Formats: sequence, C-alpha cells, structure tokens
Amino acid sequence: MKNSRLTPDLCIVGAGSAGLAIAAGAQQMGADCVLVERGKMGGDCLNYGCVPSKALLAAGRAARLGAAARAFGVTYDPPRVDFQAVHDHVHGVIDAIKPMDSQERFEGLGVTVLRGEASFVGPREVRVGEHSVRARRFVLATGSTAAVPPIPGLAETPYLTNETIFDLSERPEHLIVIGAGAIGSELGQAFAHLGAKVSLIEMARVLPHEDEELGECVRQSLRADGVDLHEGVAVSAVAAKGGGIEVTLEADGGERRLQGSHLLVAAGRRPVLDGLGLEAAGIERRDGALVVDRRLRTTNRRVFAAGDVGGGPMFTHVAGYHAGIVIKNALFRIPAKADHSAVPRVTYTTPELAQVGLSEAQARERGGAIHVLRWPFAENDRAQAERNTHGLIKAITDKRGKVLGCGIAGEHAGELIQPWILAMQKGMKVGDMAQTIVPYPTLGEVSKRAAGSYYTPKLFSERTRRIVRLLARLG
Ligand SMILES: Cc1cc2nc3c(=O)[nH]c(=O)nc-3n(C[C@H](O)[C@H](O)[C@H](O)COP(=O)(O)OP(=O)(O)OC[C@H]3O[C@@H](n4cnc5c(N)ncnc54)[C@H](O)[C@@H]3O)c2cc1C
Ligand SMILES: NC(=O)c1ccc[n+]([C@@H]2O[C@H](COP(=O)([O-])OP(=O)(O)OC[C@H]3O[C@@H](n4cnc5c(N)ncnc54)[C@H](O)[C@@H]3O)[C@@H](O)[C@H]2O)c1
Repeated sequence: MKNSRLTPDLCIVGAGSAGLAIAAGAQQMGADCVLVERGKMGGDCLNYGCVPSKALLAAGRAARLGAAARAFGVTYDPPRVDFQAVHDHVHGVIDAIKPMDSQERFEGLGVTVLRGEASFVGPREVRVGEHSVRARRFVLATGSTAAVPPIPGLAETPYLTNETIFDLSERPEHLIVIGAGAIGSELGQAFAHLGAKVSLIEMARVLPHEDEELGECVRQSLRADGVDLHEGVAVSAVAAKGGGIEVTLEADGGERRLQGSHLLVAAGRRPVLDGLGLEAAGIERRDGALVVDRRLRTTNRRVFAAGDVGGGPMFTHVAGYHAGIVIKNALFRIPAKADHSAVPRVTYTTPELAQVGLSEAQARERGGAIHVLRWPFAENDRAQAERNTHGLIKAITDKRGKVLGCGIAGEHAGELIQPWILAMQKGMKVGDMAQTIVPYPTLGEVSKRAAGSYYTPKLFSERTRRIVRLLARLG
C-alpha cells in the first residue's frame, strides 16, 4: 500500500490472539478496521508460544510412550529421536494453523493490514512508516515478551527465550532453564522427554503460583523424568565457557556450578510497550505497567488495551475474552467490564495442572470458613485401568457449599476442569456437581466424588444412622 491517510473506526496495534480476535469480530460486525503488525501474523501464541510448545510437548509424550507401555506388559525398542524431524513437526503444526491468522484471510474479511511498527504521534493518531491512521478508537494489543532478569553475565552470554528455542534443529545436549513457571516446566519436561539432559533452576519452587500440593504432583513427575531440579536458589552469575554455558547458583550459604550446552530464560513476562509513543497519546503507566480500567480503557479513553499488554492474566483465552469486552465498549458503547475471577489456566506438563478460581491458600487468606474437597486419581477406576493414578483434584467451597475454586493435577486436567469453570461462572453449589450422573468409568468421576465428599460427614453421621433405624422400626 502506498503512503496513506486512513480514518477507520478501529485501529488495532498487534496481530496476535487479542488483535486478531478484535479485528475479525469488529470488521464482520460492520466496523472498518486497520490492523498493524510489525512481526509475524499470529503473534506469540502461533509462532513462539502455545502452538509450538504444545506441539513439542506432544512429541515428548510420544517419546515416552514406550516407558509408559511397560506397565501394560508391552515393550518397544528404546526411542530414537530425530530432532530435525521434531523441529519440522513443530513448524508443520504452525504452518497448518497459520492460514487462520494470515494477512490474506484478514484482508479477505475487509480489514486493512499494515505491516510495520505503530507509534502514536498524538492522542488520535498512529504512524506506521509512511502511513497515518486517525481512528475513532484504538486498541493496544502488543502482547508480552520474556522478562530478562538482571543476572551478572547474562547480557554477554548467548541464551534462548521462547522466541528462539523452537528454531533449534539439533537436540541440546544439556539445557539449563532459569525459571520453573509455566514455560520452564513445560519446555523443560518436553526436552527431557526428548532425551536432553535438563537442569531447571527456580528461586522459589516448581510452579510457585500454583497450589502447593498440586504443584508437588508436577514436581515429582519432573524428577521421575530425570530433570535435575534446583529450587530455592539464586542465580549469581552466568557465563559462556568452553563452547557451553556455566551457571553459578547460591544455595545453602555456598555456591553450586552447573555446566550446560544451552540456556533458556523463562523467568517471567513483561508487557511490550517500547516505541509506542504512549506519552504522545496521553497513555499513562504506573510502575512500568499500563493503567487500565475494568472496561480495558487506558487513560486515553479512546485507546483500549487487550491481551497480555494489559498486565493481567496472560493467556490466549483471556485475549479472546478481552476481544469481546473491547468490541462491546468500542463498537456498541456497552460498558462491559472484564472479570478475571473465573479465568482458568492449564500447565500442559505430564501430569497437567489446571486451576480456576481460588486455590486453598488464596481462600484461607481471604478468610471465612471453607471446605477443601479432595479426591485422588488413585481412587478412580479408569485411572487405575490406564495406570494414570498420579493426580489429585481439590475443590474449594464456602461453608454453604458454593464453589470458590478448583484445581486438578492429573491426566487430562485441562479437560476435567471445564465443569468447574461453569460452576464458578454460574455461582453454582458443589451439590450441583455431586448430583450429576457421570459415566463409569471415566476420569470425570473425580469431580463428582470430590463434590460428593462435601456431604460425607452428614450422610454417614450418627444422626443419619438414627433416622434410618427409626424409619426401619416404623415398618
Ligand atoms: C512458550 C509459551 C507458551 C504459551 N502457552 C500458552 C497456552 O498453552 N495457553 C494459553 O492460553 N496461553 C499460552 N501462552 C500465552 C499466550 O501466548 C499469550 O497470552 C497470547 O499470545 C497473548 O496474545 P496477545 O495478542 O496479547 O499478544 P501477542 O500474541 O504477543 O501479539 C502481540 C503482537 O503485537 C505485535 N506488536 C508489538 N508491538 C508492536 C508495534 N509497536 N507495532 C506493531 N505491532 C506490534 C507483536 O509483533 C505481536 O505479533 C504461552 C506463551 C508462551 C510464551
Ligand atoms: N500453559 C499455558 O497456558 C502457558 C504456558 C506457558 C506460558 N504461559 C504464559 O506465560 C507466562 C509464563 O511465563 P514464565 O514461565 O516465563 O513466567 P512465570 O512467571 O510463570 O514463571 C517464571 C518463574 O521464574 C522464576 N524466576 C524469576 N527470576 C528468576 C531467577 N533469577 N532465578 C530463578 N528463578 C527465577 C519465578 O520465581 C517464576 O517461578 C504464564 O504466566 C502465562 O501467562 C502460559
């Protein structure tokens, strides 16, 4: 497109999960949209995040099928991993999904797509190269990027992030990972399953943002997979050494040194705000983060922030949810507000860890009486039949049985959490879950059994027994 002055209804900066959902929705509802992208269409999720990480995890699971099959009396040869083929599989999956996020598809919908870097030059104008866009409303959907901790030597040492690790076409000999949050745990385990030596370094514990008991299930699996875990340690230095990487850890008053071939930094995320000319648009930040209200408006009322850039929960499904909020506000002037209280999250390790609503610790911190309802996978017949007994469901209710949250660590936890999301969203009571008829034998029975355990003390109490005996005497 030649130099232009565009005056659309909506200008969206960033063609990742949030920007694409807003552009597709708004344009098909009759708004004239301009979508600006400086990198790859599809953003992090398609190119450097959800899609390649889940594809890599799937390859890792395939590599460990042989080990899992031994329990059934079935043996395979030890797996041979062709890492170039793993790389090609990961990029093949990206290629298969790519057309949905492509410039051609969006132009086909009528969206004007500008490829370049967007920057505000005033409260109502964005510049993209030679193009000027004066829109009725704008959306910042510029996502997040790896936060790089200020570790001495790191800046001078070659390291990988989620933006480069999926380009590896040779298996790392020994991958050292800084951070055992979602990214470090998922990718650390995937590489371990694929036969790399993996050291996982975490200043707190594995998955520190998750319920401790559920996180422990993942921690045990990582250990069983041979991941070399270093928790509760500080990284005091990083250096390139002898063609590899040396990481120095401070632990128990002493120093520990790790030598590896590759280093992955997975130490958290930060919103992408650089170069956007926020000051020119009157968009304020506080402590480095955008100031955003519940309608997802920045301090410039014409500019919304959706997805990771807002600094809230950073997930593709949240980006999609934000798209609906922005469309309601910007197109229909409905004052819809974002509510993150029933946002689920899943870490796709083996076992998966899924959570919605409050964890036990969060519910206790909030105060008031709670019930913690547990059911181990070991007491589920399907889990026994399939030898997937490593797992636990924990549902939290208030004293009247209203569901406050649920967490599951176990096979298919990401699917099993779904009725609990509905329960949270609709303010349901645990009795609603307990009364459903669930097919036998399914893993889903863990939800019914955990819910049913709310009634166990009453159901099997001395009072119930007295009533039953009394009624029996009455004939
Ligand atoms: C390794 C990894 C695994 C993940 N796995 C999952 C998962 O399994 N499930 C899940 O729900 N979430 C997952 N996530 C999180 C998910 O990827 C993000 O929440 C999601 O991509 C956020 O979408 P977004 O639109 O806000 O940002 P992005 O997808 O990052 O898109 C932002 C876009 O804005 C562009 N941009 C930035 N600045 C400018 C500018 N000035 N001008 C023009 N364009 C600009 C960028 O190039 C980018 O394409 C994962 C993330 C990572 C890193
Ligand atoms: N399955 C999913 O949905 C999924 C998967 C991957 C990523 N994501 C998104 O990306 C985010 C995860 O990114 P992440 O894993 O980088 O961040 P995170 O915040 O989840 O984890 C980072 C970890 O690094 C640790 N850490 C930070 N600095 C350190 C240091 N100097 N030394 C040792 N440990 C250090 C932190 O204690 C923390 O546990 C998620 O919160 C989510 O928003 C989602």
